[in-house]
Amino acid sequence: MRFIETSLPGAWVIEPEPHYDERGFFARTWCEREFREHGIAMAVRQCNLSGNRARGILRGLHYQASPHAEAKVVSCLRGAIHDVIVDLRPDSPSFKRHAAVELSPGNGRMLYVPPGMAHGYQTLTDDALVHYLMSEHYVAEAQRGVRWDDPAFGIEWPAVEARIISARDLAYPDFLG
Ligand SMILES: Cc1cn([C@H]2C[C@H](O)[C@@H](COP(=O)(O)OP(=O)(O)O[C@H]3O[C@H](C)C(=O)[C@H](O)[C@H]3O)O2)c(=O)[nH]c1=O
Repeated sequence: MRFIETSLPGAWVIEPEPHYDERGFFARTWCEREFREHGIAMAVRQCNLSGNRARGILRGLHYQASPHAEAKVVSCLRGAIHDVIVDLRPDSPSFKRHAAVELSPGNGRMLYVPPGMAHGYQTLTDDALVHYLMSEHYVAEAQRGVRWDDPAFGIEWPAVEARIISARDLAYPDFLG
């Protein structure tokens, strides 16, 4: 796998290196040792799938509060998403800055989101299927979020005729951190 650090220290784009033959391909998508060699100490405790029926669905931006802060490895198994992370680590040189990457089976990219960053995405196609490796167990009471259009972050999302956003995600207050 190839590791490319994003503009946010500690967040990485990871590109599998497929082995092709006449049948198709085989690619490694997770390796504790290779991640550790890039300074990413992560155990995988849960995996999730998120199915999105339409283009323009925007989920997030979410994170779990301490002591349940989690790392994620996000990939798109069908369709395509515009994936966004926001650095909410107060001591980080990239505090409140964001990074975006398109994930799709076409580019095979994965995004490593370290603890302390909020994560969200907007689907670019119908039927986008998103997979997550999670470093911590889901704790409903620790769920937190920031709003997709919060002026503190200035995130520019892909233009779309209509966005589908949950009431909860629309209701997050302005970030005052
Ligand atoms: C996240 C999660 C949710 N759930 C249950 C809770 C709800 O009954 C249902 C849907 O959850 P939610 O509306 O929080 O799903 P999303 O809005 O897609 O949230 C996710 O979207 C953003 C983009 C993320 O990065 C997180 O992985 C995650 O927060 O699944 C679970 O049982 N386990 C889980 O780990």
